[in-house]
Amino acid sequence: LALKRRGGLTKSKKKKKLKKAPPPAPVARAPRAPLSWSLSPEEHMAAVSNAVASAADGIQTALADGNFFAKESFLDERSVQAMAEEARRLDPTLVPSQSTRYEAGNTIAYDKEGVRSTQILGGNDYDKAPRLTEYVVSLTAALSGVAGQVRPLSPSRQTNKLAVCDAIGASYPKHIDNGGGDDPRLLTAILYLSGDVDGGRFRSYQATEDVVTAEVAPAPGTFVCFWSDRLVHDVSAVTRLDEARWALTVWLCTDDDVVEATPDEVLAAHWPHLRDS
Ligand SMILES: O=C(O)CCC(=O)C(=O)O
Ligand SMILES: [Fe+2]
Repeated sequence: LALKRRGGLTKSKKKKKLKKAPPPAPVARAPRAPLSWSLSPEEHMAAVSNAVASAADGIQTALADGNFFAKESFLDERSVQAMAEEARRLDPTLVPSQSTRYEAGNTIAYDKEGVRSTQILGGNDYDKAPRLTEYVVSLTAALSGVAGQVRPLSPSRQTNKLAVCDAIGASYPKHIDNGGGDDPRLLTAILYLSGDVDGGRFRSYQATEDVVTAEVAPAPGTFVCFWSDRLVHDVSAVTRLDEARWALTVWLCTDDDVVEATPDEVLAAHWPHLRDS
């Protein structure tokens, strides 16, 4: 917005000057336009819908089998770059991301080391992140149609998180996104936007054994989705950080507000101390 205003002011000043006496204009290099300006909302939203449509069979198969779906270069590179650029512009507004741990029967919230986040709200905030907002809306509409054939999903209800890991050692402890109850999140969809790291890998676990089943490197453009109330996962510690790791997670929601609680055998395998407390 600030850039637009500045551009606008410069233009009108030039016009006024030109009317009086045209000075010999020095050849100024045009400022590099943000990438998102070269990509229209329509093009971007179509790219998101098309990405989901192209992956529909794979997504449905993986979700029906209780697996996660992952695809590199899921979304058009121009879209990913425009989103990454907007994300980096929001960096100063991100706040420390919280996690919880269980100690002596109590849930304790703590700041995750090296992880900060914010939510893409749209509405009055649309101009702060237009391509990110359009992605969230378009992805929710398209993905709810595809994944909703396996378990019902709202076509528009979502919540989301734009997160950056920008410190060596940053990680996410093992968890299930939704432990059940009145949390309506049913499907987790993650798009990695930018980053150059070692570690920081998304890892899935067997439901009833403390065993890693697969890993995904957070390469820009890679997309992952899974049931929020079923998949046990974590993020391994970042061990090399040449460029911060940016991810946008969208959680698609149910309409009926009831999500299954984590089964006892899953708790027993991964968090035995939780059952005892
Ligand atoms: O960034 C990732 O790879 C996963 C993050 C995650 O598990 C979460 O935010 O719940
Ligand atoms: Fe998660």
